[in-house]
Amino acid sequence: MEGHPLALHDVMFIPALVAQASDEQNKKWLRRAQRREIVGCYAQTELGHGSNLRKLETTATYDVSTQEFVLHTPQITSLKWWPGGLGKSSNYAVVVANMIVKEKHLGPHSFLVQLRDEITHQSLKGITVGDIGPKLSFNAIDNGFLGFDNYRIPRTNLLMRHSRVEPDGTYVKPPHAKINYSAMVRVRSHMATGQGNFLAQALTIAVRYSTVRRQGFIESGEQEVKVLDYQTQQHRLFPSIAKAYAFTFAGYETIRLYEQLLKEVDTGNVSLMADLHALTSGLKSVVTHQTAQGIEQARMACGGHGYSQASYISEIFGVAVGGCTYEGENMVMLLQLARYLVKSVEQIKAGESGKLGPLVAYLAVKVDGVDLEKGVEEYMKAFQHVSRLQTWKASEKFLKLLKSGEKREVAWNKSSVELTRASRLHTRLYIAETFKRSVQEVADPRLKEVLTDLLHLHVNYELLDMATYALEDGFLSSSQLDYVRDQLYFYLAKIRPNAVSLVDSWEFSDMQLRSVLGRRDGNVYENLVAWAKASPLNKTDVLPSVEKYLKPMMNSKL
Ligand SMILES: CCCCC/C=C/C(=O)SCCNC(=O)CCNC(=O)[C@H](O)C(C)(C)COP(=O)(O)OP(=O)(O)OC[C@H]1O[C@@H](n2cnc3c(N)ncnc32)[C@H](O)[C@@H]1OP(=O)(O)O
Ligand SMILES: Cc1cc2nc3c(=O)[nH]c(=O)nc-3n(C[C@H](O)[C@H](O)[C@H](O)COP(=O)(O)OP(=O)(O)OC[C@H]3O[C@@H](n4cnc5c(N)ncnc54)[C@H](O)[C@@H]3O)c2cc1C
Repeated sequence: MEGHPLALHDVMFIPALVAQASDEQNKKWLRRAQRREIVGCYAQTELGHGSNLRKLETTATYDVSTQEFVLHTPQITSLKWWPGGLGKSSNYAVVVANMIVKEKHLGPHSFLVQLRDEITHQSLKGITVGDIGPKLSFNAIDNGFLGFDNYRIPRTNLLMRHSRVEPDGTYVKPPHAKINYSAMVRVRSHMATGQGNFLAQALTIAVRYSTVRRQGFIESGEQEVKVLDYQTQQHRLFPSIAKAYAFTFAGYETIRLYEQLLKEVDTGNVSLMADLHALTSGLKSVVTHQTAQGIEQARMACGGHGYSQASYISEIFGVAVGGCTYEGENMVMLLQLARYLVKSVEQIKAGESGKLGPLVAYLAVKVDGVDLEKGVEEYMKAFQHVSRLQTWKASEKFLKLLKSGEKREVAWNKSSVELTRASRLHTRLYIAETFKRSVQEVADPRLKEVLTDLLHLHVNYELLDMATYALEDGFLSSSQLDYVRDQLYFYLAKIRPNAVSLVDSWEFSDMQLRSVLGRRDGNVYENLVAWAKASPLNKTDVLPSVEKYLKPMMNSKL
């Protein structure tokens, strides 16, 4: 769980080669990387810049006389900073640098760069590399720093699947300006399943423990209850179980779309890029945020023992919450989706609704009301309504500011909180819709029934959470919200008998969970005592600090 020093080799280095290196280049590099003869990472973020890639300071200047690129980090803020596996493990990196050819700045491009000797593993001349120090979590990964002092690499180390620099310095442009960002889009496409998995681990621990832990009474005179029988406990945990499933289903879809994108890009069709970028930007933001919230609730649901490292939930939290920052800080990514939403509104206003992609077509269709008692489809219409309402509101605010003479960037900044709200609602609609579609496709009737209960719980929980938007324009009445609340409580109780099976179905082994509270056999108390006894502080009865500090203090006559 603390991460693996070679994680980025598989998660970003190899995928960056697959997506961005030419077939010819990959004949040289890919097999070696796959066999782990060379170990790589993805070095993009710098000390001074991570979000704003256009301002990266590392330069790769083409020297036509030697047909080499000269990599250079001109000042302290240009040092690469954060890349996982860079500090100590990797001997190669895909380095993102601003490419300069014939004095023209051509923006961020990716280069394969050797950092360390393949035999001695010592860093090469012109390279400064090391580890950035302990972090909140992920401490088994050597996130690193990297500097270049006019370090030369061959021209052919520019990844040339989509753009090229010819020996004479002629630049051949890629078919899409942002195609070099594909390694990030890939990771974002995979994040919903990865985060769903973190959430699932925390919930497995909390739900299992909640059936072992007995405390207090629901009805007086009976045996103390399992804490999972409290409605508040169910409310804390079950909606997150639904989310863990929902994120996984949404993630399967984005992974499929990324694979499709890769194939299409190879045939020169880049039309899916904008859609997938917008979708994955929103999804990674919403999913990581809700996962962090869900894990923290799972920890609190374990009471005092949740705070002990024996629960292991704090470690899961530390790793998962990194996702709110890496692969694009969440606010920054929500604003990327917002650009797409605003453009869609502008298209509708220009009478071009027919050109809208399938995920935003609903923005053009007004619905007057819904009959929630008819089922999940009506909930979807309600989600569409709140997302449409907020998207239009935020867009109109931005467009009005523009019309009043504000500069585009200033108008954008002044509308940005509203815009991020629109992005979240749009993404939550997408998650609910993929959840619904995925459950509809389940063939086994018994499985389908349980998942349908989870889906109902999810849509009621989500709609209640968005209630202010729906009440704002009178789309939902307060009696409709009462219905939603009743449904929510009904499904909490209905799911209770299946709760343990729902988490057990993820099939995490005790070794994976590493949690005393979440043990499959439920022997929590004996093992908590054994775990505490194994604490380093208990190796001796009397600590050396007694002689050194406590006794002088206790014997002092002051
Ligand atoms: C096991 C643990 C693993 C952890 C691994 C972690 C790895 C990392 O963290 S790697 C580093 C990740 N870094 C980031 O994610 C940086 C975030 N920043 C960006 O991605 C970009 O800077 C940006 C997208 C926020 C902005 O890029 P910029 O070039 O400045 O583009 P504009 O804002 O001007 O937008 C222009 C235009 O391009 C569209 N666009 C941007 N990115 C993409 C893309 N990937 N695909 C398709 N289109 C893209 C953007 O939407 C704009 O479109 P229009 O609105 O139509 O103009
Ligand atoms: C665990 C971990 C692993 C990582 N692994 C890698 C890796 O392998 N390779 C790699 O290259 N990088 C890696 N990174 C770096 C990571 O991708 C960046 O930290 C991330 O993209 C955020 O960029 P930043 O640090 O510049 O944040 P900043 O942009 O400085 O964010 C600071 C604040 O400014 C706000 N902000 C910034 N720009 C805007 C804007 N335009 N509009 C509104 N608000 C804005 C943000 O929302 C945030 O609140 C990793 C980071 C972490 C934490």
